[in-house]
Amino acid sequence: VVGGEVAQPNSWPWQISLQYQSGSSYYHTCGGSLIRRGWVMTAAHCVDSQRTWRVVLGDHNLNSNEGKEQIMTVNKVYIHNLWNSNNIAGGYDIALLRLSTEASLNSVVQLAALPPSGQILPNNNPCYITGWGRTQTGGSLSSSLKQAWLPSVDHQTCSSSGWWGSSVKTTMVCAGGGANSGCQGDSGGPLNCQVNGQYYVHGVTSFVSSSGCNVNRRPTVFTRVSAYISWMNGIMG
Ligand SMILES: CC(C)C[C@H](NC(=O)[C@H](CCCC[NH3+])NC(=O)C(F)(F)F)C(=O)Nc1ccc(C(C)C)cc1
Repeated sequence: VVGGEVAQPNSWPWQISLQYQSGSSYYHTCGGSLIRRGWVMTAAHCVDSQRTWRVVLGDHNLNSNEGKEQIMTVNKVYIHNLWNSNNIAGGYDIALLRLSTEASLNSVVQLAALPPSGQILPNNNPCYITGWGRTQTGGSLSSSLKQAWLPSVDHQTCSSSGWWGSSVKTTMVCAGGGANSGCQGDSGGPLNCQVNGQYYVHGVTSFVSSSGCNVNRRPTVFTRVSAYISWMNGIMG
């Protein structure tokens, strides 16, 4: 996350860290959201390589053991069948992870609330992006979870010339476009948007400009969660 601030610990209790094994260590690579006790929603581009994954719930500082973390291995990865790793602009950048054990819900581990199927946010809806991703273009990951104010940008604006043009589809959500943005390592994490006083996960962090994370008029682009509710229900049962 570029801009914003370190979040109040565990104030986004559905945020997870997706990590891959290398040697005897695990490394943060993406974010995700806990949507059922045994299921995590993330981005397809995070998991389209053959790796050993694990999910950490209830974390704040990735580099210290605060004793509230729950670490789960991943039983199965379900990537949207229409995802094309050579065409992130095509959309379908969404995947579900079946966890090996069900999470224990408590004050630091909670389920994300998902929007109703088909719901479209108005322009400038209050939203926050959260993640442990880079804090500057080309910078390093954040050790502590960050949040940044990132109001939604409607499709008409986001897909106009000078903005993202036709790279953005109606199955995506745009947010930001100024000094704040997502960045590498935030992929797969939530765009948390306030609707009627409650936060819902409306986006799965998908891409930023290849010329940098916080580029003016290149809002961070998210998979629109409300477009995939029936796909997810079909898989989770
Ligand atoms: C060094 C970074 C900044 C490069 C930048 N990376 C990204 O945007 C990666 C997703 C890349 C998946 C590639 N398999 N996502 C992120 O960094 C995220 F913002 F989500 F955290 C990118 O490739 N962006 C990109 C690439 C192609 C397009 C076409 C749609 C024009 C748009 C953006």
